Amino acid sequence: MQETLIDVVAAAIVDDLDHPTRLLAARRSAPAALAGRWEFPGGKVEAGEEHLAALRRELVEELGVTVAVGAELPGPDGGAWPITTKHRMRVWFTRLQQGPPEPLEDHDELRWLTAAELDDVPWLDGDVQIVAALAGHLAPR
Ligand SMILES: Nc1nc2c([nH]c(=O)n2[C@H]2C[C@H](O)[C@@H](COP(=O)(O)OP(=O)(O)OP(=O)(O)O)O2)c(=O)[nH]1
Repeated sequence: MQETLIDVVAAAIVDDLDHPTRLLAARRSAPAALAGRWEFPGGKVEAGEEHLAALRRELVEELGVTVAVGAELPGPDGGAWPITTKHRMRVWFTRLQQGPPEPLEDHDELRWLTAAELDDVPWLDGDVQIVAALAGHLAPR
């Protein structure tokens, strides 16, 4: 039986939507199994919620920011990325509108990474494929 996957939305927050050179990565502080690993800020879509509304809600809750949303970084599953056996995630490029980003909830550190620095942090397993795809979109500095 095919189980329904839980929808997660996340932001690839970059310095400039037209000419991105840096990505904002966030280090998870919870749950214990994921703490210390790095990810794209975001979270689960709630029942009846639109994906981009969920993305904006999560970014306010987690980082205290509002964003301008750009193009989607489409994954192989109808646009979504298979990130765990239970979750699939859609990812949009965004840039900060009102900030500054702070690790308010679920994270304990934020870092801006250049293309050359993307592999410097231990990403969640499911994010490694996404980071690889994203690397091609970041211009060298
Ligand atoms: N937000 C986010 N979650 C990810 C990423 N990669 C990845 O495997 N995940 C997983 C971790 C979790 O199992 C799941 C998303 O859960 P979450 O804990 O971020 O969602 P949430 O904020 O809505 O959580 P909660 O309300 O249940 O506490 O997706 C990623 O880059 N960003």
